[in-house]
Amino acid sequence: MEWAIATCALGGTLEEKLLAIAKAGFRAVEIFEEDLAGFRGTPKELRALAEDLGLRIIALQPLRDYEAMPEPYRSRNRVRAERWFDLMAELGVELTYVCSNTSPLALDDLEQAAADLHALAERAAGLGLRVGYEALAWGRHVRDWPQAWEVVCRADHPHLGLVLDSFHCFARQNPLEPIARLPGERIFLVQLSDAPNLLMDPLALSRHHRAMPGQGDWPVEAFLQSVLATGYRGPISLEIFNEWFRAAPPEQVAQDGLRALKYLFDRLGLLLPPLPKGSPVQGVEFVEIAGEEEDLEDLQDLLRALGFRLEARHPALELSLYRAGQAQVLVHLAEEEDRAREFPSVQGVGLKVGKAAPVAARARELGLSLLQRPQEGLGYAAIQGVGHTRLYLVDGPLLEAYGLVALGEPQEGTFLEVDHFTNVVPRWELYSWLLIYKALLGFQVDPVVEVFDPYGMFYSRSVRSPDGRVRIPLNTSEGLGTAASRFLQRLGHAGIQHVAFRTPDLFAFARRGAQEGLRPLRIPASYYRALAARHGLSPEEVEQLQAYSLLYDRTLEGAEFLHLYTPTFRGRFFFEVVERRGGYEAYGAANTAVRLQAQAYELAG
Ligand SMILES: O=C(O)c1ccc(O)c(O)c1
Ligand SMILES: [Mg+2]
Repeated sequence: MEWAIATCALGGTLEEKLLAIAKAGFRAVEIFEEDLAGFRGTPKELRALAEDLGLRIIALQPLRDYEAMPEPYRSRNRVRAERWFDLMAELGVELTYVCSNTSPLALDDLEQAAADLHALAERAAGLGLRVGYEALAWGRHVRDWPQAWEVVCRADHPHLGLVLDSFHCFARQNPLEPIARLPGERIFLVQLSDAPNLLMDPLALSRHHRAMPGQGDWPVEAFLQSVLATGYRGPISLEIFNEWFRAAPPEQVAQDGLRALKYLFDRLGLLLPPLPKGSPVQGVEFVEIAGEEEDLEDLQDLLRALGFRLEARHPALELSLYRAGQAQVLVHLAEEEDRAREFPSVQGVGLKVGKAAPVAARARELGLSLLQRPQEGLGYAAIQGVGHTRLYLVDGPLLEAYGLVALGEPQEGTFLEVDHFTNVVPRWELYSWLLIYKALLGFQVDPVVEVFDPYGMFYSRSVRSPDGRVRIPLNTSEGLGTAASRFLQRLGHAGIQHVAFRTPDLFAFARRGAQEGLRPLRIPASYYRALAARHGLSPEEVEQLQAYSLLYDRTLEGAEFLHLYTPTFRGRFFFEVVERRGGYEAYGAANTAVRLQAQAYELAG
C-alpha cells in the first residue's frame, strides 16, 4: 500500500518539508493548502520539485466550508471550486477533499450538502478529478463519519467518496466495527493519527496534540484493521497537527512517521519483509557514567556513600566497576574531548537482552543508529539512545566484555537494583522515544503525568518493559528555567538526568547511608506538615521520614512509595533511592514539585 504524509505535519518551508519527506523514504505526500499558498514558485514548479524528489502528490487539501451554504455563498463556492480545480490541474493532482463545514452560516441540511457535493463531483468528473468528503469532529453539523457517509450516499456520484481520518473517529468515539462494513471502493483516502488521552475539546486536541500512530493512546491498529476489512487498498496518509513537531527538525519527524508506519503494518503482519523479531529486555545490567579526572574522585565518594563498592578495574584504562547488590555502575574517564561540555554525565545504560544481534537488526530496520564500540572487543554493541547516550545490548558477562579484573572476593553489602532512569528530552523527542521504546523493545506506555515545576510545567510519560524490570520516565518541560530545560541547555541535547536505585528497606538504607556520609537532598519541614495532612500520618511516622529526608506517597489501595534524592552532582545529574511497598507502580509524582523546589533552593545555594 502507498504510504503518505501531509505537509502540515512538519515544520519548515514547503521545500524543506518535501526534502525531509523524500529523504525519510516516503514516495507520496498530501499538500496542505497553506503550504501551497506560501510556496515561492508556481504550482507547476512545485509539481516538478515533487517529481524530482520521487514524490507523488496524492491530494491537495482541504477545501473548506463548501457544502450546505446559503446564497450568495453557495454560488461563490462554485467559483472558488473552479480556481481550486485549476490549481489541481497545474499540480497534476487528481484527488482533493472537502472537510465538513465549520461555518456558523452552514445550513443543517444533509440534502443540500449532498446536492452541492454532487454538483462538485460532476464538475470534477469532467476534469478527470475526484473529490472526497471528510467529517471534522468540530464540524458545524457533520461531525461523525456516518453522517459524512450519509451525505456521500445521497449525493451518489462515482467521483465522490469518503475520507476517513482516525483522529475524528476517535475524538468522537465512533465505534470501529461499522467501518469494516463500508464498501472499500467508496473510500478515497485514509488518514492516520494518534493522540494522548487528554480531556480536551476535539479542536484543541487536534490542532496541538495529534501524534504519529503508536505515539498516543488510541487503538490506531484496530482502526486500520477495520479499514482494511473494507477492501480499501488506497493511500494511508499521516496527517498530524502538533506544534512541537512543527518546531522539530523535519527530517526526524518524517523518519518518525515512516517508523510509525513500519511498526503499525508489521504488527498487522503486513510489512514485507517483516521486522526482525528482536529479543526481550530482561533488566538493566549497568549504568555508565563518565567524567573528567577531577570528577571521578567525588563521584566515587558519592557512590560509596550510596553503598557501592569498587568491584573491578581495567588494568590499563581508567575504567572501574562499582557494585551494590544487583546495581552496577561503570565509571570511566571522559574520552571525547570535543564533547567536554557534556561531562560529567550518565553516558548510557546496559540493557540485558537474550541476544543482541536480533535487537540490532530490528533497530537497523527501524532506522536507528548503531554505534561503534570504542575499541574492537571492548564493551557491547549499542544503539544510540536519547541525545548522545547509548543503549548497550548486553548478552554476555560484563567483566569479560570490558576486560575488567575483579578486585578479590565480591563483598556483601548494600543491596540495590536499578529501579528506573529518566530521559529528559525536548517535547517532540518525547513522542519520538515513546515510539522507539515501544517499537524496538516492546515496552508499554503509562498515562500522561503533568506536575508543577517552580519555573514552569513538567510533562512526563513513562515506558516499561512488559515485566516491569526496566522503567524509563520520559520527561520534558516548557519554560527556560525549569530543571529539565536547564539540564538540556547545559548538555546541549537530551540525556539521562537521574538514575533511581531500589532498596528493599529505605529506612535501613538511609540509616546506613548517614553513617557512610550520605547527605540527601534537603527537604523542607513544611513538606512533612503537608504530608501529614495529605495522608493523615501520625507525628511519629512523619518524624521518622523527616529524620532522613525521605519523601512518601501512598495510593488509595494502600501501596506505598518511599524515596530520597542525592544532591545534584556538579549541577548535572542525581541519584534517587526508592522503596516500593505493596505493588506501588508509579514514581511518586505527588512529590515531584517538592523535589524540584528543593533542587531550585539547592541551585540558589
Ligand atoms: O484541522 C483542520 O482544519 C483539518 C483539516 C484537514 C483535515 O483532514 C483534518 O483532519 C483537519
Ligand atoms: Mg483529516
